[in-house]
Amino acid sequence: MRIVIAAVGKLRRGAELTLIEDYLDRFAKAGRSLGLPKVEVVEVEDRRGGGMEAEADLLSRAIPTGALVIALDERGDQITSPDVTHRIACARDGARDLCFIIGGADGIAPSLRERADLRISFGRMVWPHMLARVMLAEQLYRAATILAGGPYHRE
Ligand SMILES: C[S@@+](CC[C@H](N)C(=O)[O-])C[C@H]1O[C@@H](n2cnc3c(N)ncnc32)[C@H](O)[C@@H]1O
Repeated sequence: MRIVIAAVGKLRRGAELTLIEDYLDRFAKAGRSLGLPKVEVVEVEDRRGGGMEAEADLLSRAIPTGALVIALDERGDQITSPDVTHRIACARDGARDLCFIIGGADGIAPSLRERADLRISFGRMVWPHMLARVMLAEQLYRAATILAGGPYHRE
């Protein structure tokens, strides 16, 4: 199984990258005994001004064949942390790759959004893509702690 975050934009050193690395590192440590792989981050950038469609093309190339594709989108479903955890566990148990997609300033092109198996929202407000990436990394770590039965997640 692979877990990929395919995201538009290259993060420079700074607070967001520090947080993402920290959460993904914690996920890797917690996930080791749970049969979860390290998360791979694939950053894409269209330097030719091709807009969302060009970005969608680059993002599509980062999606492993047959992966369950989850697009992050403010118009998507608002699901719970245990729900995300369940989907990650199902993918793991079915030996299926997982790919999370995060768009750029204009969002994810409708063609790719529709292709996703699931669209999830962190609320109806729009967040900068790098903060969406931080929140996703935290949710992955949270999911690992839920699967491990740890005290981090409380309802
Ligand atoms: C600046 S936002 C783009 C907003 C753009 N107006 C749109 O139509 O999607 C950049 C990316 O961050 C992620 N994002 C931002 N807000 C989000 C939210 N509330 N829930 C889930 N993902 C979000 C999405 O992947 C989005 O494509």
